[in-house]
Amino acid sequence: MTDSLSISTDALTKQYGSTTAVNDLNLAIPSGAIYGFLGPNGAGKTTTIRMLTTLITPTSGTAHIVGESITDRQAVVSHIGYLPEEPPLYDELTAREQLEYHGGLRDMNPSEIEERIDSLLDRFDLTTDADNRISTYSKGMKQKTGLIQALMHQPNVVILDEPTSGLDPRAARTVRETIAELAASDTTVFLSTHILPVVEELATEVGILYEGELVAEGSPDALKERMETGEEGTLEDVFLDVTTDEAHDERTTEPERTGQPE
Ligand SMILES: Nc1ncnc2c1ncn2[C@@H]1O[C@H](COP(=O)(O)OP(=O)(O)OP(=O)(O)O)[C@@H](O)[C@H]1O
Repeated sequence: MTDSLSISTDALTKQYGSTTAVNDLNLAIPSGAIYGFLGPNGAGKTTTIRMLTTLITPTSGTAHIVGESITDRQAVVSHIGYLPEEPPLYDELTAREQLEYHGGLRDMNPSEIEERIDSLLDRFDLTTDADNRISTYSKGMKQKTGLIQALMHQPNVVILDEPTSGLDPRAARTVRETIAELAASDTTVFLSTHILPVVEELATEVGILYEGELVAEGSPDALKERMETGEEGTLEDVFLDVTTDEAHDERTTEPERTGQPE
C-alpha cells in the first residue's frame, strides 16, 4: 500500500518533553504531487520534515519515503533531496567544489556530476560565481547553491523548506518553474513555505498544520470551496480561518455534533 505513495505517515508523533510538536500525523502523498505544507510558526513543520529526512526519530508512529521506512536512513536518504531553511554548505569551498563533493557523496559518476552542475548553475544564474568561495555569497546565492545541491542527484522526492527565501524575483520565478518541471517529471515535491501565493500557484495538494495537527487538507480549490471563501477567496483566507484556537476547539468537539440531527 505504502509502495504506491511517495510520502506516507501513520500516526507520526514527536514530543519534546511535555511539548507535542507533531501529533498523530497521517499523510498519503502520491508520486508527482506538489504538496504545500503550511502552518503558523511553531506548528511542527520543521519537526515533521526532520523526521521525514531521518534527522530526528519520531516518538511514535511510522513514515515511509517511496516505500522505505524512515528507520532505514540510508535507503531513505538515497531517495530524497532536501533543502533546509539554512542550506548545509561549507563556506570555505566554492559552489562548484561544494556540489562536486555532494555529487561524490551521492555516488554520482564524475561526468554526470559535471553535466548536472553546469546545467543547474546555468539555470540558476550562478555560473559566473561558481568558482568563488561560498563565504563571499549573498543569502540568495547560498540558497541557490543549496537548491542545486538538493536537486543534482535527481531524487524521487524533493523536500524544500522556504526555497524562495532570500531570492530576487527572477530567481524565485526560476525556482517556481523548476518545482513545476520536477512534478511534471514525476518527482514529488514537499514544499513548506509561508509564501501562500506560491503554494496557491503550484500545489496540487495542501496540508495545514496547527499545533502539531493536520487541520485541513485538500487541493487549493477544494479547500477554498469547503471554507466558502467566495470567488475572491485565497488560500490565505483558508489558512487564517483554520489556524485559530476557536477553529481548533470547534474541530475537536465536531465528532460529537456530526451524529446529531439538524
Ligand atoms: N529541539 C527542540 N527541543 C524542544 N522543542 C522543540 C525543538 N524543536 C522544536 N521544538 C518545539 O516544537 C514545536 C514545533 O516547532 P517546529 O520548529 O517544528 O515548527 P515550525 O512549524 O517549523 O515553525 P516555523 O514556521 O517557525 O519554522 C514548537 O513548539 C517548538 O518550540
